[in-house]
Amino acid sequence: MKIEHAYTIVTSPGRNFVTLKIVTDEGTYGIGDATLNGREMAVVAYLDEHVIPALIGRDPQRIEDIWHYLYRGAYWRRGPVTMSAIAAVDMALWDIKAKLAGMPLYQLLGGKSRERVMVYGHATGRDIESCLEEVARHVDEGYKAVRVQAGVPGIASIYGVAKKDGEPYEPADADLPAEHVWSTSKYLNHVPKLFAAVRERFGDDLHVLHDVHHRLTPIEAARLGKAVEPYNLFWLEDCVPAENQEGFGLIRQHTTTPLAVGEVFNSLFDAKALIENQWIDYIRATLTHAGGITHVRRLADLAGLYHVRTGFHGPTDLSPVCMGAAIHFDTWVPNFGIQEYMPHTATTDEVFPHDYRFEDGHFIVGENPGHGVDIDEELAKQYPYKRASLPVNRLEDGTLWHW
Ligand SMILES: O=C(O)[C@H](O)[C@@H](O)[C@H](O)[C@H](O)CO
Ligand SMILES: [Mg+2]
Repeated sequence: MKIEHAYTIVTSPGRNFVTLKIVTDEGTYGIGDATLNGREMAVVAYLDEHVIPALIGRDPQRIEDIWHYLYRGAYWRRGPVTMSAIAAVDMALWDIKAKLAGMPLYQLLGGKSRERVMVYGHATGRDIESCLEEVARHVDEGYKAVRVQAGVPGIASIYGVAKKDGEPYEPADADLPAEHVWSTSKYLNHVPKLFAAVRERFGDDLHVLHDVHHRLTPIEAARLGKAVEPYNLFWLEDCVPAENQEGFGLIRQHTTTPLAVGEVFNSLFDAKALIENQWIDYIRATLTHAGGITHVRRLADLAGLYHVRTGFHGPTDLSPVCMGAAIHFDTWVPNFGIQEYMPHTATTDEVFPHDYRFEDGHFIVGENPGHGVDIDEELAKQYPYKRASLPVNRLEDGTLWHW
């Protein structure tokens, strides 16, 4: 069996997605998600120019060999563009292999470790009251876990909060980066009040999460972790930029609030010290940005040795293809923690028909051979690409900060 042809599909049903399709000479095909929010066309160029030509004629069953051909063979290893391209190939090849085996992907990985996959939804609001209403809506819809993000008095626009209450949150909201203004002190003074209000209204059993989005220093993160300890968060996410993994060691000395990190990681090596020192509790690197199933499975195995669980990134800027493959992975992986779930739009779901489903706060994995997601190429053509950039962030004095 050989790879006969492969091509990228860029579509924008409400937001940009990049999909790689690999077709064998026997007609079986697989698809992978190659979406890198705000840098989509960089991955398309990498795939079209440097990957696809080298795939033609190869045996699609040799997933491991092709992974190393694209990783070790790249010379310029790692990085989000390279690893998203490798991930898309890997996801498509696992899809093909499972289809050839006539089984859902989770079976090929090792079978079910659980019947269903707990997810967390996103409750956001421009102020505490409107945020609490969103939490209530999620509880009514059956969610057992909710991420809580609210506006901060004195900060005009903040990460994670839609421009209008009730609207979906899409950060890549402008052709070139919008500029936001940030105040750490206003944020740190406000967040504990948000979680006091959540616990007051919803009690102790609801899992609540919060995303700091890379904006604090380690000692500020330690202060926040301590301040929210009375509210027993499921996790505090991305509390500092994680290039300096040792920074998490300092946070760990001061607080028992569980820590999650890794949505921007693209290889196991970004998290190795964090995991081996048990500085974190959840690893967020997901299939599309961290080299696909072949690599993330190794990351999950390392994490499992140190009590670290998976908590895959799952915003609307990863396509249903990534979500589908992730749910198979989540169904299998022994050290599963939780799966992020921002529902895609109905239009996106039409472009990417899939067999996974949401039920009572959980995902139920599909039983079709492969990862259970397809792409309607004719429909996809109706939604042309339009550049969209993530914002940048500045402190009140104009310093370019972390977004
Ligand atoms: O926890 C999350 O879901 C993430 O932080 C997203 O909101 C990112 O900002 C987005 O995926 C960037 O493209
Ligand atoms: Mg995040």
